[in-house]
Amino acid sequence: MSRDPLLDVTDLSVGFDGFDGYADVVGNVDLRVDRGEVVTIVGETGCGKSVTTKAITGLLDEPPAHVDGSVEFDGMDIRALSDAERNDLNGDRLGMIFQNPLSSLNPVFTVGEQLTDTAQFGGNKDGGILSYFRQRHNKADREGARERVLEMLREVQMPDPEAVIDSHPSELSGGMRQRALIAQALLNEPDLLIADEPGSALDVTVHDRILSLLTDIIEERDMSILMITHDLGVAREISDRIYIMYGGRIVEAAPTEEIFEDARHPYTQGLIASIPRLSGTQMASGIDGSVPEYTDPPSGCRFHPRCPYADDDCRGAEPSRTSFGSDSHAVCVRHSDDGPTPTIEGTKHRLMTNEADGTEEDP
Ligand SMILES: Nc1ncnc2c1ncn2[C@@H]1O[C@H](COP(=O)(O)OP(=O)(O)OP(=O)(O)O)[C@@H](O)[C@H]1O
Repeated sequence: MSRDPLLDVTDLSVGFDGFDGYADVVGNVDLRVDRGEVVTIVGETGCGKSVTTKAITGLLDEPPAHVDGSVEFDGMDIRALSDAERNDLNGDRLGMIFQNPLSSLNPVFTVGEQLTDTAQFGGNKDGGILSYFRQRHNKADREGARERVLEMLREVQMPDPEAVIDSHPSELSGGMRQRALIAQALLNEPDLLIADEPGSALDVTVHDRILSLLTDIIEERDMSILMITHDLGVAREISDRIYIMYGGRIVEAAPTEEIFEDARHPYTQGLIASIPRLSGTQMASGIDGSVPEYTDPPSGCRFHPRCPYADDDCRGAEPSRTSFGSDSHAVCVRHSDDGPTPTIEGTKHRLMTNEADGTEEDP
C-alpha cells in the first residue's frame, strides 16, 4: 500500500515535572496520518491520548512538560516552528477540537466575533495589533468572513445561526458550544483535523449527536483526521486505521478491520471484549485493574500487572515491536517469541447486533 503521510510522528516522548516526582507519561510513539485518512487513537482514560495530541500540536508548556521526538506535518518539522508560525498553522491548515467546549471559547466575546476572527486571520493575529484592528475594520473583509461563519454554522446544524452568531458562549447550551467549536475548526478547511473526544464532556445524547455530525462531516470532506476516543465502537465506525494506546505506549496498530478480526495485543483483546453487546447471552468482560501511575510505572511491559498472560519476561524489559505487514504491529512478548497468540474469551465472534433491524455484523 502506498503511503502519503501528512502527519508523521517519530519516537515522541512526553514527561512532566511534578510534586510527586517526574511523570514519564508518553514514550516511543510513532504515528502516521496519510492524506485523506481517518486515524484514531483508542485507549482508556489516562492512557496518554490527550498528552500525545497536545505534544503534536505544541500545546504543552515546556517546562513543566518535557517533549522529545520528531513531528512532521506535510514534511515540515513543526517542533522547530516559532510560536507565530505554529499559531498560523494551528488556525489554518491544522484544525483542532477539544473535549470541553465550556473552556474552549472566550466568554468575553460573541461567537461571531471569535469565529469571524478565525475566518479572517486563521490562528495568526501576530501581524501586530494595529494591523489586526485595521483589517478587522475593513468592512468588506469582515462581512465576507461573517458570511462564511454563518454558512459554517448552518453546516454544523447549529439551531438559529443568525441569533447564535451574536450571542455570547454563556448564552448557548453545551452542545451548541461544541458545534460552534467544530465550525471554528473547519472554517479554514484544514488539511488535518485533530479531534480529542469531542462532546465527551457533554451528556450522552448530545455526545452521540456530535459524533454523528462529525461522522457526516468526515464522509463529506476529503480531510485527514486524527481522532481520539476511548470508545472502540466509535473508532470502528469512522476510522481507516487504529492505534491502541496503553500507559503512554502504542501497544498495537492496524487497519480497522484487522484490529477487530485479529487483535494481537491482550489489551486490545480486553478492550474489544469490554464493548457492551446489545444482544446475546455473553456478558461483556472488562479489564481488571487501572492505568499505571506515571511517576512509578510498572517495569517491563506497562500492561503486565493487568495482563492475564503476564510472566517474568513481561516484567523484565519493555517488549519490542513485532510487525505484521507494512501497516500493523503489536508490542507484546507473546509475538516477539513467535508463540501462539492467546485470545481473551469473547474477543472472537463477538457480535454487534443492530436492534433496529436485527441484523448481525460479524467483526
Ligand atoms: N500538565 C500535566 N502535568 C502532569 N501530568 C499530566 C499533565 N497532563 C496530563 N498529565 C497526566 O498524563 C496522564 C495521561 O493523561 P491524558 O489526559 O493524556 O489521558 P487520556 O488518555 O487523554 O485520558 P482522557 O480520555 O481522560 O483525557 C494522566 O495521568 C495525567 O494526569
